[in-house]
Amino acid sequence: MTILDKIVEHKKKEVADSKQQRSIAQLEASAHFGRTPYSFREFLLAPDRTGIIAEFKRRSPSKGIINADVLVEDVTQAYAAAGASALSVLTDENFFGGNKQDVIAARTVNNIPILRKDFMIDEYQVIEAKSIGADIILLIAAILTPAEIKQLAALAKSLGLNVLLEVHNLEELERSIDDNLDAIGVNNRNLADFTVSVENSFKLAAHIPDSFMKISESAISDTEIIKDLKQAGYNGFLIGETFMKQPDPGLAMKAFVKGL
Ligand SMILES: O=C(O)c1ccccc1NCC(=O)[C@H](O)[C@H](O)COP(=O)(O)O
Repeated sequence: MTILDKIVEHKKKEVADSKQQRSIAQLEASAHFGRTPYSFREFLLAPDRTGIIAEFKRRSPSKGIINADVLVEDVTQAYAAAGASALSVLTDENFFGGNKQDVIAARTVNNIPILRKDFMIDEYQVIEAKSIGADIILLIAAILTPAEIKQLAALAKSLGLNVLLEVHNLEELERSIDDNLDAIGVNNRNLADFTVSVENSFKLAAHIPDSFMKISESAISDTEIIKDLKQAGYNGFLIGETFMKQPDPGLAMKAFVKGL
């Protein structure tokens, strides 16, 4: 069983528990549910922003604890001030140490798009994402069928949410393309064995239709990589560990963007 299989198995139980705790009607009655989500495209392509989607990530299956000493409000506000185009906030508790309250907290103090970073397998989670104030959801091709991607993306769009599809190889990309996606993210991390290679983004760039925003995800550790990725057509750069492993992740991002 791969780590991804374990995450999905656990997620099924978690979603079943959440459904018991809060009905869809309760989610729809939440304060954030009625807000209009920010346009991911508008923020990502804004010339005065960096294209960086800065991630709040306490721990991960590949690295263990990354940073357990910082507050989500402080870090996400500092990311936004340093020029982040969007924020990514992990809501998976069991494997990443995140939670839904982190998105609610980040939403309260920020005015840029927030990606609810989780393993989406059920329509309930899409509605929940809207109810906690997220603007973007992530669909991971490796854990969803094309029909599931279509269904979850259509629901997200009907709620005004933006959709980021994550792929790791050409086969996932070709089988998962759907009109309701806004952006395609190429993960440089192989989720089966945790090896990383930014080459993966360069390899797949030309295969992503221009109608989608192109995002490179994971293992981005210096600004020269970003310059090369931009040349290859990428608009967005999802960065977690490079910032989060520093005692002050916001300050780390501020220093990093000076090199862009
Ligand atoms: O990061 C992991 O170890 C991981 C393991 C299993 C599934 C997903 C995982 N990561 C999720 C991500 O996509 C990254 O958090 C994100 O792309 C940022 O990556 P990085 O900049 O390398 O922290």
